[in-house]
Amino acid sequence: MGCSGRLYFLTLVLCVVTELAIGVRVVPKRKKEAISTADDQSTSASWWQAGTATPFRESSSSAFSSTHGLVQTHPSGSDPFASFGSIGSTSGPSSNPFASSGSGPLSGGVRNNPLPSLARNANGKPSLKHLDFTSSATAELRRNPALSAPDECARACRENEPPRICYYHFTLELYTVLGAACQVCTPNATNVVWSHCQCVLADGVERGILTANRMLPGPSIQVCENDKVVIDVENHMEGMEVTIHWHGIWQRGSQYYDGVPFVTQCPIQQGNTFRYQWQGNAGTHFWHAHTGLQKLDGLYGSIVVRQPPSKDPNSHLYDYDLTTHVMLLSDWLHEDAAERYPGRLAVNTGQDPENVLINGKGQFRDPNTGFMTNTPLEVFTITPGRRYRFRMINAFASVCPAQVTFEGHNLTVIATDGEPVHPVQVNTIISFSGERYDFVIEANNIPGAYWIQVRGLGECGIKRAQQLGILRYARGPYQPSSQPPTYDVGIPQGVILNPLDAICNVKRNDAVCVSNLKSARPVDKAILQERPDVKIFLPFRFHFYKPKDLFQENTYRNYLVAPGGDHVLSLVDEISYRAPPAPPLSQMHELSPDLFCNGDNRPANCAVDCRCTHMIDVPLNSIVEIVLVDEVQSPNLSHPFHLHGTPYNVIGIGRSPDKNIKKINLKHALDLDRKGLLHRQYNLPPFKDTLAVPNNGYVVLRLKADNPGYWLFHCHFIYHIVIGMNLILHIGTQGDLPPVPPNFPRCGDHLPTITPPYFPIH
Ligand SMILES: NCCC(=O)NCCc1ccc(O)c(O)c1
Repeated sequence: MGCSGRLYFLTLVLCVVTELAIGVRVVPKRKKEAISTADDQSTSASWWQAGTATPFRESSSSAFSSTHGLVQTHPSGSDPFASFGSIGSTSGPSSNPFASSGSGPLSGGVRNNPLPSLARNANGKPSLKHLDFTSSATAELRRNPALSAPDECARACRENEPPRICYYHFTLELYTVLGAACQVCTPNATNVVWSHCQCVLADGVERGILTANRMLPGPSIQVCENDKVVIDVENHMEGMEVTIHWHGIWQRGSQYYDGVPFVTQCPIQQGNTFRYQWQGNAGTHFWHAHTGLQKLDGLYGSIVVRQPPSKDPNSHLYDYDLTTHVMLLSDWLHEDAAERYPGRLAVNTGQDPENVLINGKGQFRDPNTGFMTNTPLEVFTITPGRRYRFRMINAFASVCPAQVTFEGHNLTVIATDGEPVHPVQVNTIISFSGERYDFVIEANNIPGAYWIQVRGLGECGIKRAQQLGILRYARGPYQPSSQPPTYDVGIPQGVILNPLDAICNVKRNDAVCVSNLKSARPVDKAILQERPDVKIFLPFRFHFYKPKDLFQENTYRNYLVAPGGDHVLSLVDEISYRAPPAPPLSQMHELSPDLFCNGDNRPANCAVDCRCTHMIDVPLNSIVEIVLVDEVQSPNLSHPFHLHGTPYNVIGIGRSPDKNIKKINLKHALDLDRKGLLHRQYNLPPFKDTLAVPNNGYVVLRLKADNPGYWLFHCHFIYHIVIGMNLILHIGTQGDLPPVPPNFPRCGDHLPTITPPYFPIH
């Protein structure tokens, strides 16, 4: 008897028994008790709002077992540890102490949010009595018995199990934090792949947002390696087009589903549904809108592609890899991201976020009143003695690095950007937009509750943006006994991964750089040879406009008003990327070659603010070295560069060894390279797909160009993308690419010949 879950009410008990017998722990979720009624909630609908909220000390003690009569997220006696998809590895104790907690909880289901649409009769045909659906979100699942639902795919992965086809339907909408849905229900903290509650709390401050399936973060995609992932993206955002990028997914063979507007596809029009299909490479990844600024307004979610433990070189280091122990960090504004673009001069200047969220949750302290909202914080529950894999995703969109620290617990880093590394123990992790870090936490402290602190660094230091979460031992107290850490007095740092001031080619006992990590999977020998086939130096900087040059009659140049009021344009190798009117991947033959440019091929009329479609061609299977050189030289900014389509190896990260050089530039980096002074190390350089270039420094990256395609390579800061800090790395030729699927949507300019008027008109 398998655990397909098609007839889950019948097979549920058998599934649990089967899974326990093979040593995979499944933790039944207890039935929720004491959920308050809609009436209770409507009377206190504003309890979490700033202004009416209680100050921090009170609110922090009431965040989980509300004193406001609203909701007891974890009512006493029930087990909040319960998660619907507990995924174990081979090692460690053979059964979870909570897995055998009586028969009562099973009535709630191992899958605590069963999709009603999945009910089928014994022939596998949809059962008629459930055919009264109205939701297109589940129609496909009913129609096609080959598809698995999100909660069926979020499972422990086994070597001999056949792959599934995992189906997701994202409905994208304009939506609201603290809308009337919050009078109906409170979001379920334990199910990350599907929510039956449409209330979005965020940090308790009302605003308009964009959502997928009225969730923040959007639905989590959790599958096993070799599964096929199908996502129907239904765009109902009025007046908006969209694409979704699957950050970290290589898209080998599905290049046209990478989700980059006007590179790999035409954006999805309002009212249209676009079906993405890909097979995921293992690791912690995420999805996000790649159009405009939509990501910052809420369009993101996690992707976890798991492997059988035998395939993960670090699986012996953890007992659990839970669906709930994904930790997605995001920055949060209290207004639309577009309010900050191109940017203002007097009120709400710059692009810095008001707040930070952990899995879409958090509280906000109003800087004017000192009052704090009272929304729930994220809680990760662990059992004494066990070791847990956490999967952290930095989904920030702004320029702020994020620093994560767990009170009383070390972090053993085992993977970054989905790729395993030799384990390294640290106390705090600094990460940049687009990066992922997986680490193991051992529940080896006194059972209790401990603070998790996520601080926004860099520009976020001005507003002191931070968020708290809680690491809680099962059956222990809900509240930490210590004072909540503040921005200025945080949890002690100890050993730091990625300190902002590191000189990574100089060893330090209290710091680890990404370039010090060692890949736990083999690196192609060709990557490690002295001379790559192609070597590309890419300096990047801002062009600063004088208003009189920018605002000339009949010109409409794009720009960003940076904090401080400078009007800037991004340049990579002296070019600002502008998207073509149609994607080269599917419509190259219709695009004028004049649109494209690169450092060796600048348009004749190009000025200091040159705009064109920056594209660099490299031969298929060549070994490519890229040296990024920070010519921005703003002490607060380190730009994280993300490459689509393929990971690169981090060969070196450094700053100039020449003390007389105050500011690095292309010329100096070339000079260092000629003298053999660019830092390069060839001992198992780690794989990454997103890496920050230290300010006033450089990075040396290498990749084997074996995935043909048009791959965007760009700074991951959202406001820098829209002012051109991008280019296309074009690998191979059109003939190397798989054919585009039939009826692939098309786009482009419509410029027919102008016809003379008819006269007379009738
Ligand atoms: N002498 C260098 C001063 C400088 O580089 N100023 C730009 C700062 C900046 C630009 C864009 C941003 O998005 C941002 O946050 C900050």
